[in-house]
Amino acid sequence: MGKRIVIALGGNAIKQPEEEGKAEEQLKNIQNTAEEIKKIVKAGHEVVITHGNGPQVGSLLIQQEAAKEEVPAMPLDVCGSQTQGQIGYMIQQALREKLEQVEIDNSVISVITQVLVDEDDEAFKNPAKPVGPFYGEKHAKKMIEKKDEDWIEDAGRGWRKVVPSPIPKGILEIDAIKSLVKTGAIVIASGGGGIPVIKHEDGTYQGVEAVIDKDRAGEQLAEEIEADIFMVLTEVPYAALNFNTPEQKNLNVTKVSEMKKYLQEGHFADGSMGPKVESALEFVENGGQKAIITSLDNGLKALNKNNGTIIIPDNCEEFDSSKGYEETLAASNF
Ligand SMILES: Nc1ncnc2c1ncn2[C@@H]1O[C@H](COP(=O)(O)OP(=O)(O)O)[C@@H](O)[C@H]1O
Ligand SMILES: NC(=O)OP(=O)(O)O
Repeated sequence: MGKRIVIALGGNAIKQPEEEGKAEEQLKNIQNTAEEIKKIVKAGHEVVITHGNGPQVGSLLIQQEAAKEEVPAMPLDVCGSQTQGQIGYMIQQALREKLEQVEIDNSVISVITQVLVDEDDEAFKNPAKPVGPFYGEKHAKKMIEKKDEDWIEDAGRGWRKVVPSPIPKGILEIDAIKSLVKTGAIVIASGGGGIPVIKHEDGTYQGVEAVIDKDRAGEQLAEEIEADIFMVLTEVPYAALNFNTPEQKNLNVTKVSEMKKYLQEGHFADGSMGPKVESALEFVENGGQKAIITSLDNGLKALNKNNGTIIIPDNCEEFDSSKGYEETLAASNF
């Protein structure tokens, strides 16, 4: 039976780390991504898509800075909205093309999405969300000293500028998104975690300089539209224990309490796998059937039970640990 699935697309579904990020490169990656999403739609599932924007929004900031003497620089919230448009456009075009090839005629539509955040969120004092390209330490130190920017070393991959990343509190366009989903449309929403806005006491809204984590916003979206499954597609096929060490152990089907223990033990890095695992746990704890963390090419296999990290509720009746994962999964209706 088809499930309602929120798919959160990671950075490399759109831009590979070694690429410059030219429009044609990003479109090619999105076409490959659309091919995988097509398989999931063709299998009978109802799909809602969200996506990251870290590389794109960081590049836009660099363009604002470089051209500010000639045309006004746009603030980060406006840049966020631009990335929803550019990535949404590419997904719409690529997915429509792929679906037409197999005679599926669902509409594919992006919703410019604003997400409420708390003005007093501590994240505004501690910028932690990496955006834009990776640089060497020398460049990073120069930007810290000369421009008073915040930079960090990002998980052994190089240095990146960081911006505040407050917790999402609510999706302003949720009613429109729900209505579109009901029509059978494949909706792209909360792109880049949504455009962060605050609401003043007088009822006015204001965009703020931040980038929301798309896995956290995607989890909220999944809860709000009552998705069965929250699926995070990233670079790696599994969340792992002792990641990148000789003792690495990939996690397959894992109960919430087990995963929480691993999280507390510090197996999932802040700013990368950490928010994915936290969001996945939140989804399942708040009533979702299961959350999946895997790589793009494993999406359908993970739905068919034999791949990826699959987080299930503790009280999952279909799970019998005495039988082991493979046998339990083969016997279950998950
Ligand atoms: N325990 C872990 N298991 C698997 N990957 C991990 C783990 N801890 C950190 N990572 C890193 O997290 C990365 C995914 O996070 P990130 O690059 O932020 O994803 P995305 O851009 O796809 O949203 C993986 O490519 C991997 O390098
Ligand atoms: N907004 C966001 O989380 O983007 P990335 O996934 O590209 O970092």
